[in-house]
Amino acid sequence: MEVARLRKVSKRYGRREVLTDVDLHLQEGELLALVGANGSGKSTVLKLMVGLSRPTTGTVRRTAQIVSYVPDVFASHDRLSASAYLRHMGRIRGLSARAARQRSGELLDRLALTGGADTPMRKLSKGNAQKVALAQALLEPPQLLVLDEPWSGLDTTAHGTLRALLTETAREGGAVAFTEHSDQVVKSTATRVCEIHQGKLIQRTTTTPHQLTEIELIPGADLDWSHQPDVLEVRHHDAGVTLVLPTGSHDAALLTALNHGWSVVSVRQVKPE
Ligand SMILES: Nc1ncnc2c1ncn2[C@@H]1O[C@H](COP(=O)(O)OP(=O)(O)OP(=O)(O)O)[C@@H](O)[C@H]1O
Repeated sequence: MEVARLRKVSKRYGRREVLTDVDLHLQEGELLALVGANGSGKSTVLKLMVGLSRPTTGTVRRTAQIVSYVPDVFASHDRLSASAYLRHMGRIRGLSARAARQRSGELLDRLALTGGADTPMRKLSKGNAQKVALAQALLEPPQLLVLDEPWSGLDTTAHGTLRALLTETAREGGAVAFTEHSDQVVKSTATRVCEIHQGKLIQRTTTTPHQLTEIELIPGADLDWSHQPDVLEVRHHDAGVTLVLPTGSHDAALLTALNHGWSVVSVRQVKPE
């Protein structure tokens, strides 16, 4: 079922037309990635989709009742702690105090909030504030979940968790739309990709997210995997490190590991979630 539709939407800021005749629909269970150059109008499409901005011409129709939006920057000057803020947002969304506490605790654990759920939010780093914004959006399963560059600022450990949370939302019947600059992240998450170019929306073919491979390694020489090409996720554990990469890109990572004296414990394909 369709949850949102933009029909012949144009958007002007002053004299400048940013979007021209954009037609876009979003279905339950979809993970739509919007890509395009800086300033091409991706955030504008997301804001139109959730009703934070109005089209200059054309129409936006939304049938989703539960809509969540995660902006690109979640600057909180709040004295409230993350846990108090999430409980409060949960109550606004109609959850009982107990359910709100339980769900927000679960989400913050999964996203591995560091810096303390009980510290005032204004003291949280950008990445941790982003985790609180994501938890807020997922307090109740959204029917439409819209996220503006949600991976930016997140540590590589949280990358995989975010991908899993978005996939779960889609599997439960929600529609997800997000913007992202990394081609690898788009390929490993989206089921459909649209590009905005010179104000026009170009539909790309439907894709299935790339197969992923996990490599478990025992450390050798000093190496920061989060800066290696194609590495989507780095998980540190007592015995070593687990990397997640798109299948096909993992040979280069294995070579880098061996060249740096790391030992390979296992290489396995991640089962589709
Ligand atoms: N409120 C506004 N008033 C005036 N111009 C705006 C406003 N919001 C966005 N713009 C302009 O519209 C264009 C598209 O902006 P938008 O933020 O949608 O792009 P984007 O594709 O999300 O960019 P990025 O990848 O850098 O986040 C830009 O030129 C921007 O300067």
